[in-house]
Amino acid sequence: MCMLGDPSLKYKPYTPLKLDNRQWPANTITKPPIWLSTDLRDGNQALANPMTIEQKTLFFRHLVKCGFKEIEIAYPAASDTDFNFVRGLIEKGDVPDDVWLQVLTPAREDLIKRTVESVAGTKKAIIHMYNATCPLFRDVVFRNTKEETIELAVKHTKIVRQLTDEYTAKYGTIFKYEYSPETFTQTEPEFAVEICNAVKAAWGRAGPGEDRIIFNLPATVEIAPPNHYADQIEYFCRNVTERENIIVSLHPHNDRGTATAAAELALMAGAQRVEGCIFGNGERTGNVDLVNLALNQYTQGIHPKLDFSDIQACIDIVNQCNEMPVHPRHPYAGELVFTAFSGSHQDAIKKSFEAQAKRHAEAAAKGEPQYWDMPYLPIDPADLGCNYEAVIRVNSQSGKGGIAYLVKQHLGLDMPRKMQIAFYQIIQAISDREAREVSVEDIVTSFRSAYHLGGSKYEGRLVLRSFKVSTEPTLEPSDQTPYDSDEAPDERRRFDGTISVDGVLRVIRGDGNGPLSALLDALETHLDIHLSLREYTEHTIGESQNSKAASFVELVRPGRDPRERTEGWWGVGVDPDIAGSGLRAILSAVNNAIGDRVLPELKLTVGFNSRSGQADVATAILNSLHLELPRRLQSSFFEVVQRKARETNGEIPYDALTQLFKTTYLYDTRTTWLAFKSFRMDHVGDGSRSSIDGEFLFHGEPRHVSGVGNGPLSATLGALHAHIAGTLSIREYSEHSIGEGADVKAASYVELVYLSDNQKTSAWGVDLDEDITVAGVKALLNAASILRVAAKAP
Ligand SMILES: CC(=O)SCCNC(=O)CCNC(=O)[C@H](O)C(C)(C)COP(=O)(O)OP(=O)(O)OC[C@H]1O[C@@H](n2cnc3c(N)ncnc32)[C@H](O)[C@@H]1OP(=O)(O)O
Ligand SMILES: CC(C)C(=O)C(=O)O
Repeated sequence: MCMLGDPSLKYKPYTPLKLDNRQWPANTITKPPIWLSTDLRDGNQALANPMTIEQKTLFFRHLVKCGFKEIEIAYPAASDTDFNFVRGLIEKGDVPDDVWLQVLTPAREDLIKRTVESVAGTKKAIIHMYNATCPLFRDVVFRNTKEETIELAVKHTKIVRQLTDEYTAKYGTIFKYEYSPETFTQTEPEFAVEICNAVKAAWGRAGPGEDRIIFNLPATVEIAPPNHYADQIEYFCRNVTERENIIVSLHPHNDRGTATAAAELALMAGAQRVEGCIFGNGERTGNVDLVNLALNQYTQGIHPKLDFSDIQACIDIVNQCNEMPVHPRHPYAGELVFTAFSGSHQDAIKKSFEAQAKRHAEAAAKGEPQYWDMPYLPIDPADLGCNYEAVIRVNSQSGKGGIAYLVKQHLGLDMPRKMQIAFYQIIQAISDREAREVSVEDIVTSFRSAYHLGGSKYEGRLVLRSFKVSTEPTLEPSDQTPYDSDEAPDERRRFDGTISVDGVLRVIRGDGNGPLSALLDALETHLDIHLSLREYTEHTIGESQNSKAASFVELVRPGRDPRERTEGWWGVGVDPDIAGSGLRAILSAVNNAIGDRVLPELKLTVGFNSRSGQADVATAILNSLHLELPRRLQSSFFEVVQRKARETNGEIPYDALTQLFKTTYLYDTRTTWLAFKSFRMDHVGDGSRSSIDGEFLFHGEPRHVSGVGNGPLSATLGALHAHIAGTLSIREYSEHSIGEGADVKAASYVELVYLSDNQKTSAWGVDLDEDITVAGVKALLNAASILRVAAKAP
């Protein structure tokens, strides 16, 4: 066993300080300290691969950008890299006027000389000298008495003073002096005071303001709880002489993981300055994390005078220079620190975002501050340049609230509570089955597929193509659905629409108290789908003219008490029009309810008491063949349909209807009584007349035909007249295009009147072709074929 049963036999506890009437616990921090970044020195010396000059330069510029005014840039006596880096910054003019360059040296004359030499010519420099002062170092490392330790510090302070005076005289540099009794926290408190007083005297020019000497009191190794450090700092501040001529600086390391707390308590105890590193790099467990400290102040409403508005840029630069990642749970900067996976956290965050939006709107209206008050998020990620993307992530520990939050964020849809539960079960099943985090993409895709939302990829079996909702007078009172409840009682709605059912367009009609119940009625009538509405809610998405309506419905089997806990099916619809969104939501839920169930063949009812009229038949042809029948053809075909429907109790299936149209008008039929094999149509005369010359097939027999007329159709009639008995004339002709671009075709409608043997008959012919003239000729020949015009003997 490695760990001892009794660790007191190996480790001594710290000795608490006898500090009477300690003040710091009652103090609060009200302003930021002076910050010193030692990333390029203490941070750098702790790296396996110390930074190159390029990395140091990049880091230095970033620190300046963040607002640091004091930066310890090197231990110049340590290496040529460090020395040259300092020289480079100064010689290239990379140091802003308001930034102090700090350099560290031990109390050794040769190294001090080299250190001061490194900053020659800069405007402002802090020479930082250290020697360890605690008993262990005195006894073991230096083998010095207390007096000799003081003498070492005093002697070398004087050397620093002499050299800096010379450099000021030569280059005009303003110097500050910083002295660190290294291992301060393990040094007897009265000895630390004694040596600092002696150093101050040796420096000889500590004064107020800019002349203050900096006493940096490092927790070189963190060996006690943070309150002990605060006690030590308060003791030092109380007992050091000329306190007003001193800046008390902290330099906490993080061996016990409490460097941040130690720094905060020590600031309460009177310190004015903090040395540390970005994200807490540094020897062993690191120096105190300056981002952590600064943002702790920020979240107390104190601006730290450091700017981490782009925390990701900071992370990237620190990664690049230190070649070390930031831990995902690192305060303020880790990848996961604004993320909640667990259901109850997500629920609270979602509710609080909604409540906060309202609170902020009210505060803004009153001109009051919009306070951040968010469970589990002590800082607004947006202040650090982050978005809310990662705030909620979903795994098996997540709940409906978090999932609903993501759906709202990414699709703008605010699901009703019961629907949240239904959708949660879908996501929970994925995360349980696959034992992994469910990404936002997974959630959005699952939502789209579950509710058939978001284009053809997610369509269900039933899709709304077009609709019209009209108002009908009420015939009799009927039950009200929730959506319809506040509608005028004396009006009913009629739904007329085209829906695609398993890819085939169908026209359906239904009546109800409102659009939704009218659609449900239509589905019941035409598709045998019996469902009723249990819940309906809607909201708008977006603002201004581009806003859309989102509707959510839950359908249940009818005939049950809607409050019963029976199975229900949810649906969602989004449409610029509120009625459209509700209707789409109904179809979305219907798709879920019908599953794979085989739907009955769709039929139009066209007999006595028919529900479908001439317009329905015309719409059915429009939907199936894209033909916009002229009005007279509509009524003509309606009669044909009615006659046919008599054979089938007034009902006619859609497919049969389309087939009936094709055979009646020889539409798209290859073998007709009269057809053409080939022809050529030309303009003649002044170009206003047409001539045709070609080969027509009469009962399959080719004959040469030619004729002239006012247009292509009359030229065709002229050509026919030479071969038939009786006369043909055109009563009506119309045409329109179908499709777009290269796929466009022309549809032609020709009604011919045939006079033969004093008998007058008429018929419509319909056809289509890429060429409009050909379409017209085909339609004409179809009509002539239907009329069975009599051919003369050749
Ligand atoms: C807590 C801190 O972070 S302090 C900063 C520590 N940072 C560094 O050490 C990084 C840069 N250091 C270096 O490059 C080298 O250590 C150098 C160039 C400074 C010195 O190198 P060397 O001359 O080879 O000595 P070495 O590294 O072995 O240092 C130990 C010597 O310095 C002495 N020493 C240590 N600290 C100090 C000090 N603050 N003042 C005076 N002498 C000191 C030791 O007593 C020892 O002396 P000795 O050789 O007579 O026994
Ligand atoms: C040089 C001193 C301040 C130091 O780095 C430490 O004690 O950790």
